[in-house]
Amino acid sequence: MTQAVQTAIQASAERLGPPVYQLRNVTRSFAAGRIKALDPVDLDLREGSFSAVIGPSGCGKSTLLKIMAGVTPPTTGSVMLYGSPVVGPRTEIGMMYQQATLFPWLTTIENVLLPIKIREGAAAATAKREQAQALLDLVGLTGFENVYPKQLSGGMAQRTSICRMLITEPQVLLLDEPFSALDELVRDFMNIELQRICMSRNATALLITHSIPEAVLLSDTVYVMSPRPGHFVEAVDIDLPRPRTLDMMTSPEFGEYVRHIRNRLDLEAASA
Ligand SMILES: Nc1ncnc2c1ncn2[C@@H]1O[C@H](COP(=O)(O)OP(=O)(O)OP(=O)(O)O)[C@@H](O)[C@H]1O
Repeated sequence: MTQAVQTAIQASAERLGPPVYQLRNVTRSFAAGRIKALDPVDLDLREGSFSAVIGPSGCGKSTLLKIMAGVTPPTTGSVMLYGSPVVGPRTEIGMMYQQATLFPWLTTIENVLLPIKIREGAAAATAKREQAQALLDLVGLTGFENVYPKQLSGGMAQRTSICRMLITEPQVLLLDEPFSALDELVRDFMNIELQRICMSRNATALLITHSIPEAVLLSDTVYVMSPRPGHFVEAVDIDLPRPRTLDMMTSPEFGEYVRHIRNRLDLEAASA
């Protein structure tokens, strides 16, 4: 990592709240070391911050997220969450993937309540039913609580999986391209919803995305990754006011951030 990148990461870490995640020298290899997925990665996420990681396909973004979630161990380096090492899944973390993985034999609201049922039992899940209903109302699924996943559109299923993530009240959201399968209008709506939820809960979020505008719209900092083995080549602070609105996407400043990140990605691809 260059000195400039290190300074930028440090500066963005200092702007916001207390530390949530601290990654130091995190690497990951596969196939007995023959596939190097991640080069040393350092990352500090502060409370209430929204960050995005963007980079070419196969550069190690999902691997990084899985390491942070405690699903995959790093080959070297350390991952600290709220000051203690991540050695497995943690209750503070909510994760969301590209495809909504709802259980077909459970209704919408039962799918939302499933993590509570697993963790705390059926009575606790019943006690949270009103809260689950409120979350479904929030994402526009009023009236769909008792239907089965096959009766939901892709966007509705993804909204259900957001509710399922939020019902556990995670302080940290790790999001692996959660809206990439949705059409653009629904995706824009979901992104604005996501911002509102994060701001209202002071949640700390890290989003993996292939969309530069989406990264700029949502983030305080966008981390640009090199091709595999991935490492951060630039941390771009997005100095736009909050709450962000879709209208801002047409502003010259927004366009400038998008251009800058695109150029940086092109440069990395050309030198790979
Ligand atoms: N379990 C595994 N075994 C072997 N190689 C793996 C494994 N998981 C990931 N890889 C390799 O590590 C590299 C990084 O994969 P990863 O899924 O993290 O990339 P990504 O940036 O998320 O890609 P995309 O943007 O296409 O989703 C890839 O070359 C991939 O083939």
